[in-house]
Amino acid sequence: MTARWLVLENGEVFKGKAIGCDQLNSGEVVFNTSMTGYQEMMSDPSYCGQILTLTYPLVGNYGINRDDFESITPYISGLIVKKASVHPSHFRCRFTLHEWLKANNIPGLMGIDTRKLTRMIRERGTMKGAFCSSIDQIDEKVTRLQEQAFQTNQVAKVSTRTRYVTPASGKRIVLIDYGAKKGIIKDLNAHGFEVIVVPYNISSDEVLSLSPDGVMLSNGPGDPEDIPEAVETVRNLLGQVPLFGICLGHQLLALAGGAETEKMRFGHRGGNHPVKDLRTGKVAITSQNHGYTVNPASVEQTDLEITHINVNDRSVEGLRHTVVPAFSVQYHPEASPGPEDAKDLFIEFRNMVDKNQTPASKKEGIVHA
Ligand SMILES: NC(=O)CC[C@H](N)C(=O)O
Repeated sequence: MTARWLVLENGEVFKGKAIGCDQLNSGEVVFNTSMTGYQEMMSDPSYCGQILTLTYPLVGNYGINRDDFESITPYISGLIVKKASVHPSHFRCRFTLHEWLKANNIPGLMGIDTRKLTRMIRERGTMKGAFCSSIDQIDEKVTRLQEQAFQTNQVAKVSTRTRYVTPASGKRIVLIDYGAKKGIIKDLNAHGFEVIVVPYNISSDEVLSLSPDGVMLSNGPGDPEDIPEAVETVRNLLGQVPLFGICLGHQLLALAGGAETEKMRFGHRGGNHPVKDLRTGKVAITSQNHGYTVNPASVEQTDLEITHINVNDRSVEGLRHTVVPAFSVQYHPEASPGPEDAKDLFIEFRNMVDKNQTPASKKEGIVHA
């Protein structure tokens, strides 16, 4: 196997072995502590522009299957693992990790001390990093990393360009796709909703012309402040139709409601983040993947209310609008991968949609996707 290096902007270097394709990408190096679900993580569009480090030491042991992708195209800039399984074993397995990375033009690195890298990121915060194929390239790469900025405007890259429908016989949800995971669409369908998926830069008038009974604001990559046009759309939709935001969708609802967001030091990425519902005191173990958060002090002067907090660091994990039907969570009720403690939020959304009597919910409309 060929040698490959990971270089960080602070000059730290990790030597390992190359997996996946030969392209030497750079990106924001982040870590996820989930013990399983690597296929879903690698295909979650929210990681666009990031090099994903998995802290679980053995990755790829059940291979890659046809069913568990969160999007058709994967957007990670790279993958870092301690050990990549060469002989996966599972009845659904179609490819090895290496084969799939190569086929999708994703470079990977294996054989480094992922715990050391993770500790470094926890202390220093997420950093820019790049792969190198020779030790001679390192100094030049470090300089280049220091000069370059983190990637921006990833949503435009991952959002659908055309509208499409996933049918069901119940009420109609328009899902604004900022980089939506398939799991969210699947769960909406499972709750009986017909789902119309639309591009991120849709206007509120266009959304309302589809006669939605509710609007889902999806997850997605990057900084919510990169897409002011999306914030504007959400602001105009408030009070017109019930809203449910997940992750980036939650951050956009916060901005639309007048609160602020900020970058976290190293974010929350994993499958065991405890979240407390402040209304019931109940704690849910949740799946998370975010690097930005809502500033709690900024919520005070708005019509929003904090409904959930993270038990580990008390960061904002859920919001509700106190005047109009709208709520959001920073974590992933659809799991994919991860614990399913928070699945009831889809029922909460359905109840909200059923109770709501906005003009939009009374309109009938036929949609030609
Ligand atoms: N999963 C997401 O939607 C992530 C939201 C946002 N890009 C963040 O990193 O905070």
